Amino acid sequence: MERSKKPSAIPVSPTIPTPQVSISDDNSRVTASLPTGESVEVLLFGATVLSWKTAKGKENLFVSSKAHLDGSKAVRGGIPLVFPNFGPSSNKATEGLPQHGFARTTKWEYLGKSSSESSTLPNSSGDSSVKLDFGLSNTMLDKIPSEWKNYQFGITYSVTLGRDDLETSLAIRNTGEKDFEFQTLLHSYWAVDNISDVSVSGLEKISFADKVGGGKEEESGAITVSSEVDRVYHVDPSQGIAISEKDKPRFDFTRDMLPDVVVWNPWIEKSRTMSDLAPEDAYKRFICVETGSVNWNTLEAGDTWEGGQRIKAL
Ligand SMILES: O=P(O)(O)OC[C@H]1O[C@@H](O)[C@H](O)[C@@H](O)[C@@H]1O
Repeated sequence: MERSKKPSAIPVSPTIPTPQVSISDDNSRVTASLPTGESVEVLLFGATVLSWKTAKGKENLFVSSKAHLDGSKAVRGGIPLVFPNFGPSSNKATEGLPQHGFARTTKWEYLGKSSSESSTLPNSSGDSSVKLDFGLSNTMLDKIPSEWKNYQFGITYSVTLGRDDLETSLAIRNTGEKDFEFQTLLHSYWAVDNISDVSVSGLEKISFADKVGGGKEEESGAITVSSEVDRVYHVDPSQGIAISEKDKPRFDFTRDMLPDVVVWNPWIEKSRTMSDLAPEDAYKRFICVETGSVNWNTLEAGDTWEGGQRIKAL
């Protein structure tokens, strides 16, 4: 007998595309992409972000063609992490530490991913961001530098890929019983077409420590590069910073708890002394705008310090 009221079929909701995350077979890299095409790639050695591409495939980060990606040396390019010291070992707290610390030369652990809630709007292209977490603790260091034998720490580094932006943030915990001091920087190599067309704004009229000429200087206009530049600025995190090329905005920076900014380009002579920087005119293809904390932070036992940056690719 025909039923007058047949139960109607339960509609199957269309499959909403989600971000894809994959780990390389040799467990050396984690790659994530959004359904809209943006992607990010992180090398576990140093938790170094190696690539960040827009939906159209444009690469936002510079990596040297001679960069060591096998764990034998810090990566020349991408976003290496500077911790717990910036520059060479210079005082008791940094005794025995390599230039820019050990975070960029230690293999980190991939802790997992999370993504933002899927949109239910019609024509949505799925989740709009994916966060990858990486961890480093003192127990993972191959060789613990002398002073650091007394300290214990746990760091979570989060890399969040959005539709037009990338967030990289650090949570550094002192898990031991002794206070320690640290500096940290997101030593980012931003890809540009030609350094001669680049300007960095937001740092005008702010005095900087000049690592090339020495002393303290100040400039009235946006920074342009026509010789070696190596400067450390202390500037309130609420101050926006931008990189432009041919006067067109290219990258926009938002900083959280990161009061220092290093601007670096080695130019011609210094490039020639760097065996892992290639091709020969590589200095034309990047500018390092590194946000962080160059002033020493004291992290008391049990405390956590957090800071990060969000970069919008324009
Ligand atoms: O060659 P490294 O150790 O990666 O350092 C590169 C540059 O890093 C910058 O952050 C420093 O301000 C420069 O002085 C330094 O030369």
